[in-house]
Amino acid sequence: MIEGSSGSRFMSWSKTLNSGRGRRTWSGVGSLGIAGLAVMAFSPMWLRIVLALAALLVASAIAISSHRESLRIARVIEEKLWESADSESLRIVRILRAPGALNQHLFQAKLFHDERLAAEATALKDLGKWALGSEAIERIELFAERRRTDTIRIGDKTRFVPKIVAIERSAVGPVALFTAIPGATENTYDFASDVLEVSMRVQEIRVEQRPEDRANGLMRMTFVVHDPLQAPSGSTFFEAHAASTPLLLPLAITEEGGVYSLPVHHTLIVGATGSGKGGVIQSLLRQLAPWQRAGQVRLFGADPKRAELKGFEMSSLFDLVAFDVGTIAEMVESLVNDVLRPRQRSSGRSFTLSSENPLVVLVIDELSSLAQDRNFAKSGLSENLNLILSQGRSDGVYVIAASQVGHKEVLGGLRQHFANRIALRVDTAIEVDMILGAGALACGAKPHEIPVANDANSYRTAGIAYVRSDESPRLLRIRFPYTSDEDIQKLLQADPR
Ligand SMILES: Nc1ncnc2c1ncn2[C@@H]1O[C@H](COP(=O)(O)OP(=O)(O)OP(=O)(O)O)[C@@H](O)[C@H]1O
Repeated sequence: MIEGSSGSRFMSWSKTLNSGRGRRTWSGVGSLGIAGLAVMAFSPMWLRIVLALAALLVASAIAISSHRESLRIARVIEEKLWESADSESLRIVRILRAPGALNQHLFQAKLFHDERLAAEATALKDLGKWALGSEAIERIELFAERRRTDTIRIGDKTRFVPKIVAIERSAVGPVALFTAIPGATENTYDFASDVLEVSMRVQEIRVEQRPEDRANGLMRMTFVVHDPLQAPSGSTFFEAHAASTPLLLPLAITEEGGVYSLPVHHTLIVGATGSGKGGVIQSLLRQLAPWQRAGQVRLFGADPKRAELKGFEMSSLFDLVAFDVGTIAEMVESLVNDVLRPRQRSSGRSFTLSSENPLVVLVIDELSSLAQDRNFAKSGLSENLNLILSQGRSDGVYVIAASQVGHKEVLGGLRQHFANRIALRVDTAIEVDMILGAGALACGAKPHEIPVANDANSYRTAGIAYVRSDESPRLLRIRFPYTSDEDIQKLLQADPR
């Protein structure tokens, strides 16, 4: 944290500057000026000219020396700042030196007479100024002032400036915690982050307000400088993180270096072709398999394209895997009549997991293709699926569905029931909020910007996803482990039918 270690030093330098030598110099200059004016009033013209030239020379000398003095002070501050900062903080100091981008922002603000943009630009400029040696004097004054208040006066206007409260490390790069402009949301900084991203040559800038920050009026700006999401191998990951309950499945790594566990609820996985949906389904099955063998989970599969679940026909991991829409419709209807309804009649209480009352999970690959089938509504599938989605949760009947698209037109009202939403690479920005929920794009979810994974880049970006759950609305960027063909074969052959 920079401020904690260097803040008091800034204050004491500020005091030095505002008192002592500085003030004495200026009061000396003032007295000299008055005396000079008095002499000039009673002198002949030639002497007045000589005196005026001499005064000009003295004033220039003073200006030059005070400029040198400010540069010297700037250097000292810079050195002190750098001494007290760790390497991550130094990065941010460098990053904040982006006057080009900030000026551009200011220029736009002026051009469009946009007050909000102007306030934002000032705020950002100040962020940069904080680390700019060449504006040391102003910076010290601002800094000193900011310690008392979050506003500064420029001319006759009061401006709100962000106070950098702390600079923290994160696995992806430095994070600046700063006081937010009153009423600001993550969107307020959209434009600025886009501009800054380019000019600072960082991979990404994320602005986020966590619930704990909101209470303190803080925002955090993360400067993503490296991506820690290297895909772990499936076998290593799942050996190290076996699920200790079927209700919470460790499935992926987070960019903070942790493990992401999916709370089992209705789950929607959306990703364009080749984004890694198959890997996510395999990972889920891997974690659920031991619980299925222990009788705590029953699995049903629907795979209209005969893709990810095809091999499981020959495995007893699933009670049933159906492929054509007619059979899928019958299977889902019987889930409603034989599982959901009886549970609703008998329980009345909330669902408790047991061998008599196992978790029932319907895995659907290619939900979009199912929903677009002309028999989707006619066969009763649409209605029964909606029933499970809207009522199954309290009775332990869940749907985990993968889809290539997340458009409303395709998934219709089904989308709203999914408590967990996972977005792998998608084709369009418009899908982001549709999949992850309102405001996800503004909060920095960029599944549409994940580069296509292919042979040429060794599938470096397959399995990267953003996830959001109703239980924990914080948006996470995660990466699923790599599931090899051998892993899939092992799973397929482990439970022959
Ligand atoms: N987490 C991962 N790490 C590395 N490679 C991965 C990962 N997940 C998937 N891949 C690789 O990316 C490729 C595409 O993955 P996958 O088939 O799961 O995508 P998909 O979204 O299901 O595609 P489609 O919709 O076309 O079936 C595969 O070669 C797979 O091995």
